[in-house]
Amino acid sequence: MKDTLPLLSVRNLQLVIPTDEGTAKILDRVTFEVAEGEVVGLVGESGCGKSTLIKAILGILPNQAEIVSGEIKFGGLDLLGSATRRTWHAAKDIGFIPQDPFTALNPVFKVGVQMMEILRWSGLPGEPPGYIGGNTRQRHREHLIKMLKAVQIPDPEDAFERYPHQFSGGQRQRILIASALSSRPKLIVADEPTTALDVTTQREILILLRELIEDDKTSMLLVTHDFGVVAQMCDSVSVMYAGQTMENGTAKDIIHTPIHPYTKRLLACHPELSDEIVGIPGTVPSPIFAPPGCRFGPRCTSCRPACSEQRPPLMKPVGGQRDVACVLLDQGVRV
Ligand SMILES: Nc1ncnc2c1ncn2[C@@H]1O[C@H](COP(=O)(O)OP(=O)(O)OP(=O)(O)O)[C@@H](O)[C@H]1O
Repeated sequence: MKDTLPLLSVRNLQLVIPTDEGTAKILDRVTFEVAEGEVVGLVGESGCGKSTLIKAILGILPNQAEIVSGEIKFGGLDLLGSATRRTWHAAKDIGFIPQDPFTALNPVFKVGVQMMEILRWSGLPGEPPGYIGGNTRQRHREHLIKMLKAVQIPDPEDAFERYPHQFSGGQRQRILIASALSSRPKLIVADEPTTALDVTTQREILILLRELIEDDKTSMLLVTHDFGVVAQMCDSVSVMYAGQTMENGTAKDIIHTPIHPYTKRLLACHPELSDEIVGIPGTVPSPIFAPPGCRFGPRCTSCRPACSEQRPPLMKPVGGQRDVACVLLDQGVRV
């Protein structure tokens, strides 16, 4: 999709989890990439496989999950290869901001203790993960207090010694952002980082996050179901439905001229981005009983018999800077 080598590249990733009811085909040839310094939004309804995809990138999949095919490359290295290499990179070069600041911090440990532990296992640039020799602890403490200041936590020295319940939800999310950015990772994976917060705090946190990553040219994979957040934050977007990549493109193209019927329907659910608000009838199918071919077919008003015959490959529409997986494109049908 882009000219330069991507920092993160996920290609044709297929992942299954065996269950008592049958095999859950959770990811079906997911494909997208994140360039250096780029913010990519990963968008889709609940149950589309976003969290599973993040776990695959971070190397924290449940034991029973099986990657059937495909690849995840980070800085050119195969993250699905050696477990040691994967863990090292996930710890050092990929920062993670979780969804819920109310549960992500352990209530019985001081904030500083938890931040120190995370930084110990990621390390500052040039330090191996887990290293605590020399004056590392002192340097980490000073660095983390600076990070708390950068995320606008009042009286950061004092905050370092306080417990999570002594902070508001917005402040806790700022602490988690400070922690995730503390090792100066190349990539931040943020799993709906503001959904647990009120609208005003959401906006403040997103603006702060964007400023912080811009300063260091850090890339970000931002999981969200909210196109308003995409419009505010993202350079590019990957739209997922029921474990399949439907459309990849720049945020501007996807928001203003969506091509895939699913992208169009998803945008039409957002009052701020659509003249006419229309929901999408039906629900995301279970990955155990996913329909054949395009999984959006049963909910798609443009659906044809061909849509259930095979999984449409990602194709580049003429003159377009994006990938779209829809058989109707191949047949020259306006979607
Ligand atoms: N360990 C598991 N065993 C069986 N099925 C699973 C497992 N984990 C996830 N799934 C199923 O995989 C599908 C995708 O789940 P996932 O949590 O990745 O979606 P999501 O897009 O992140 O949803 P949300 O936005 O609600 O977090 C769902 O149907 C879910 O029930």
